[in-house]
Amino acid sequence: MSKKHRKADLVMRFFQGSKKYFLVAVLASLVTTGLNSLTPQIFRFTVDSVLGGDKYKYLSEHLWIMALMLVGVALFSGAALFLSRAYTAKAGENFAKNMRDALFSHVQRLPMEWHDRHQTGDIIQRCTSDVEVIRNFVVTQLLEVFRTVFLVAVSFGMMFSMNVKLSFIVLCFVPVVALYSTIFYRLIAGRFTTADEAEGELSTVVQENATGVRVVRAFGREKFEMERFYEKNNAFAELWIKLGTLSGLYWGIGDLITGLQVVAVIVLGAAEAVHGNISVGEFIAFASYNTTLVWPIRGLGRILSDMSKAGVSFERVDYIIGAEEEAYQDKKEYEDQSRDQGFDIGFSHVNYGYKDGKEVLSDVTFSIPQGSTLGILGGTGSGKSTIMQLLNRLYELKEGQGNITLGGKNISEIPLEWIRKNVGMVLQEPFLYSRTIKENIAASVPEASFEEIRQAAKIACIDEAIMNFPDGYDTLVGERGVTLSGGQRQRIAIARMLLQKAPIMVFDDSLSAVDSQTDSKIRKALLENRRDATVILISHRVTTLMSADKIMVLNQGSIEEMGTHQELIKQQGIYRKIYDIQMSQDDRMQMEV
Ligand SMILES: Nc1ncnc2c1ncn2[C@@H]1O[C@H](COP(=O)(O)OP(=O)(O)OP(=O)(O)O)[C@@H](O)[C@H]1O
Repeated sequence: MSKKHRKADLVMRFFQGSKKYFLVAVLASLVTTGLNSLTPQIFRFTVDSVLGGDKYKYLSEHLWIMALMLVGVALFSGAALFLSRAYTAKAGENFAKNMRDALFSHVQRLPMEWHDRHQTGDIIQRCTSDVEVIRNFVVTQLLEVFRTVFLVAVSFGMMFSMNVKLSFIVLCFVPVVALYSTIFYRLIAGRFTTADEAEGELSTVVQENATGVRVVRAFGREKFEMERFYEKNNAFAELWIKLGTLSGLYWGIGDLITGLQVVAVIVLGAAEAVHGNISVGEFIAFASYNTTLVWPIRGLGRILSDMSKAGVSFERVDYIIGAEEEAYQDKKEYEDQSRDQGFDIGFSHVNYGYKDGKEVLSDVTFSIPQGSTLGILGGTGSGKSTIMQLLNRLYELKEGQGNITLGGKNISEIPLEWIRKNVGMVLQEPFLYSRTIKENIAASVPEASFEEIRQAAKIACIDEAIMNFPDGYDTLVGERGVTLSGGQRQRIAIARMLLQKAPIMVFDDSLSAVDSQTDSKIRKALLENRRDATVILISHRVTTLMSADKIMVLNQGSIEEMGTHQELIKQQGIYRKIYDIQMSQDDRMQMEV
């Protein structure tokens, strides 16, 4: 589908459920415009009936008819205006709501690689400010486009019916104003894009500083961050000042052109009236149509500039909506086929590099039989987390990068939803929502009973700490609630994963912030409650891994050693070295007891 068609489709999608409201709003607005354009005619006949002798004798004796018509026009036009405003608001809000819903659900399904390439502040700005710009255009300006076209047509119809010469003079001004507005539209469109991008950068700085406030304070980077913000803020303000100056210029020159238009009509109209080519009533009505036309035509510039702003914002929204989502595969269908396949994991000749192309994993081949435990040891940046992110399909292997199997089936053929339900992960830096502890643990299984939630917390050795919080499991986490330690956050994340009861459980360095004793307590509880699950433990601590069925040692993306704890100790390789460094004499004695 071409870009143009896709955009038209998108507009229609956002208008879903509000097309009828918009239609009523347009019709009501046209009725108001039509009725209002009768008013100058009523004035015309009133004036001419007062000055015009016998021709309008009846009217001059019954001026109340004109008064009644004016009241009638005001009444009906007011009612239609009300309808048009109310229905535009309905249509506009519904449009914006559809847009926000579409953006939010789309962002949820965009691949990690996409998120890596985009700044959070910019995404937030596209989902809020840009939506607002479009909403404003739909609510205030879109209707204006229809109204202006109708008004110009009706007014010119009336003017031509009264005096052709004068009408041509007014008509001459229309292309001048239209051309002038178009040039302005082109000039300003690019600048709005730059201004929007600058706003995105500004939001990113604010967002980074709000989330990273501890780091900023701890490293005394306030001054640096303030300067960074001043710089971005100055650039942003300057862009808007330039835009303001440009707008000022537009309105100033526009005023001059329309002023000339009004003067031309008054001077030539007066001359026509003196020569008897137009009656006084017609002249007044003509001048009135001319003045009525001035603003919508002048406003054309504003509509166009708002349209350009909305167009730019729509491009930015479309940029997100147009990005390709993670592949959807039918989970239900897969579940039916895969019932007895089991959960053996296999990595075969996996080579992987992120977007920068640098190889992070090279020729990684290993297997984990269902129900066993694999420990992964490796220095920072050796690729441990990458292996797990590939298993969970947070990042996808491409052609020629090897393959990963689950239950003998290539994971690229397994629906993402199925994988993420069955591969439970506790990430290195767990994310907790600003909700209650209970809700945080139950995030993976919202229907879980309180007893189940508590049982998971007990295995993760966090139940006691939670019970000591003022509201127990109902304590809020985050800014408005309790501030948790790194170890507490990790254990809540472990409880969340345990509740998921996934057949594959991955702990990505998720015991790093708890002391060795708690680490060993959690592992013991885990072993007792693991069911038949396959467990993958990633850690820098040998003690965390030594009881695993198999331990894999990674070094700069390659498997350096693989075996049981005893086998690796005998090999006298990296594992043995790390073991020797980490285990003090006391620890060893304790382990041997
Ligand atoms: N999203 C990403 N985009 C680009 N490069 C990445 C990304 N994530 C990780 N890397 C790079 O890949 C390499 C391996 O990272 P990975 O997180 O897998 O290591 P790790 O062994 O888990 O390290 P650590 O123990 O410090 O967590 C690193 O060089 C890292 O900079």
